[in-house]
Amino acid sequence: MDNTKTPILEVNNLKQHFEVGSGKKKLTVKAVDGVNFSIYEGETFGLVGESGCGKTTTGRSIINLYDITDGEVYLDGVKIAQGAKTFINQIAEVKAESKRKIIELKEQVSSNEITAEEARIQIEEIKEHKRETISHCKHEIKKSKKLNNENKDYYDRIQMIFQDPIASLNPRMTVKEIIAEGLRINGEKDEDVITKKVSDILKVVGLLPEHRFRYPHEFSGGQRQRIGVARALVINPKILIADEPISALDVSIQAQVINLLNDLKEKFGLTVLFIAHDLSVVKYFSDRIAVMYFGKIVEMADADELFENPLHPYTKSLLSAVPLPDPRYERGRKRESYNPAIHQYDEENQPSLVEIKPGHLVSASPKEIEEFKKQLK
Ligand SMILES: Nc1ncnc2c1ncn2[C@@H]1O[C@H](COP(=O)(O)OP(=O)(O)OP(=O)(O)O)[C@@H](O)[C@H]1O
Repeated sequence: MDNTKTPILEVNNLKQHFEVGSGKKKLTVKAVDGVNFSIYEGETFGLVGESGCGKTTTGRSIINLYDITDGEVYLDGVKIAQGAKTFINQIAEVKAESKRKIIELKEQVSSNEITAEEARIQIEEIKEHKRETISHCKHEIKKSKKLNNENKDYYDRIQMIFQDPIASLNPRMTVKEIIAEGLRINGEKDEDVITKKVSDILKVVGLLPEHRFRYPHEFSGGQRQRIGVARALVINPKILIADEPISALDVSIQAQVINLLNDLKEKFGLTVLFIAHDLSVVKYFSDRIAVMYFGKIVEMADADELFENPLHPYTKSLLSAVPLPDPRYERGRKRESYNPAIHQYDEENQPSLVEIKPGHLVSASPKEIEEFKKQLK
């Protein structure tokens, strides 16, 4: 992958925390907790991890379904979302720091270390710094909220297809109305144009123009997913986020939907973020793969590299679950379980995502970096 290009999508330190419960039972679920990745034009980027690791929340945060807690999202180099948490924290920090420094200065005056005049000048500077920081942070917090509304055009360029084609299609709307919704939101009023676009896109996804009069329940699971794909593509997005698009489908239908997505990717020059819990699904479909565990990316590499040189024990555990079409291998295949305690992380030995070789990143503590380097083939 040519990393000198500008990424089409850049996700920077993305955090999405949810407050759940109330009172003493209130707790913060860190569904996504500091995720970084870039996707380049025309690339298919696989995001993999077990249920609950935050894959869906990552996708939903990118398409602006939530106000992100922290971090930034860039589309074609333009910031389309930013979280306010850093700025909220900065305000609290600057307030606490000013208070602490002023108390310190007053103590120095009492003990005659500095004069009252010297203290007054320094206190004035501290207060000025506090005012400036708070004003900047308040501006950024306002901008975070505004960005989400301002960038509607950008969000049209990213569309998502969902895991469950039954739940994601309104049962009371005809196929035409479902697919036309995005066109209407974008201001298209001409019924003939709408009908033509809906009919054309139905053909593109392998359905028939006359299917537009029907309701979702009249279709099979695979066909419903095709309707979901048509709805996403009708407004010409550049990026498609496919959130486990085949996991709710019969095995016999899965390959058809994967092939359809592959064809459409070529035809429309799409960039795809493909979310799945199963590495075998993304293997043949992705250029690069990121493995996610509990809200963080633990390994990221070209698809072939990840399969040849998996380093993180969690990636290895996911790989051990991938079946191979070799009966001898299958008879001996053992599912490796992952126990996060094996890392023995402590205060001095904390992990971060490091580039262990060009394009191959792994979450590793300083001790693990050496071990992983030895393991590399
Ligand atoms: N709106 C929400 N409010 C509170 N917690 C949430 C919310 N959405 C997701 N979560 C929690 O965040 C974590 C990540 O969920 P997410 O759906 O992103 O995971 P996932 O990897 O996509 O799982 P799956 O494969 O089952 O869809 C889970 O613990 C989930 O319960």
